[in-house]
Amino acid sequence: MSDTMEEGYITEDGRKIGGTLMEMKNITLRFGGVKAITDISFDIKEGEIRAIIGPNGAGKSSMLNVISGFYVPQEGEVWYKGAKRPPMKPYQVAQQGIARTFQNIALFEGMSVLDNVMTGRLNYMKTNMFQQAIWKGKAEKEEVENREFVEKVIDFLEIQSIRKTPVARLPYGLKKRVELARALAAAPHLLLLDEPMAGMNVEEKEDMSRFILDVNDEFGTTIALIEHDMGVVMDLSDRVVVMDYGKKIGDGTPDEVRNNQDVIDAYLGVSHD
Ligand SMILES: Nc1ncnc2c1ncn2[C@@H]1O[C@H](COP(=O)(O)OP(=O)(O)OP(=O)(O)O)[C@@H](O)[C@H]1O
Repeated sequence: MSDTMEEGYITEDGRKIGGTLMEMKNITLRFGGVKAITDISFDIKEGEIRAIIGPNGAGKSSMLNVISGFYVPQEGEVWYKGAKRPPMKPYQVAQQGIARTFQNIALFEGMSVLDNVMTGRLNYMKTNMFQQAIWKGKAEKEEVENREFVEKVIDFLEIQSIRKTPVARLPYGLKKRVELARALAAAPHLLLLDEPMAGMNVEEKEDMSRFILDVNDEFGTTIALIEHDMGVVMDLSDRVVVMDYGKKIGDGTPDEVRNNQDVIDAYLGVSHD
């Protein structure tokens, strides 16, 4: 498989993947003297599950933060839905249909699961407080629509039984699932997952993998995720970008990447010339 293909492709499990949704072109990101990303290019196609993997400090989080608009690279271009994206704030990126979860859970711990998931709908709440006061009907209709969508997400991720529970009381694996629910509540076109399995036990990882696959299948959501655990990612992803020391050292199907000598060396800790 070529990573320069413009059109989509059929996955090994027979799913149809569309054209290019996002393209990173020659991205370089520096923090003072540290080059976190060096001249990396790759694309994300409509409907695929795309992983970015690499050892510690490879630059995965930095790349996710470039995609989500948190960092603006010094060099390179970000293309989204066929247009070059100007530098924009993360909330503007979110308004373009990109939602994310965080490596360290970022939920409102004192609030219920339902209220946390509702915050994912903020971009859809068009009426402000003044409008709500004078235009009650419209605000109510909006509230009902948002609520219906959130309930659908809650059912889908099987968290009905904890919808009233304060997040602080939940075990780690469930918190991660609530974070996924909140991101999904935004009905994103592109969903970014920052180490969705980090800190999970085997059973929780299996659950999370299943939910990620189901989200992709049921909602048609394109998913980009970063992980440093190779195993889980290989089962889940259609294509994988491998980073090491800020550079791209591999890009292809899980099989292609698994057999790439540079990738094997990076994971075995072979020293660099
Ligand atoms: N805000 C920052 N300021 C300075 N240096 C940074 C910053 N963020 C990341 N770096 C550096 O950039 C490099 C890449 O870090 P990054 O967190 O993107 O890697 P990673 O692959 O996500 O690592 P991990 O798997 O450990 O989370 C590292 O050398 C890191 O120290």
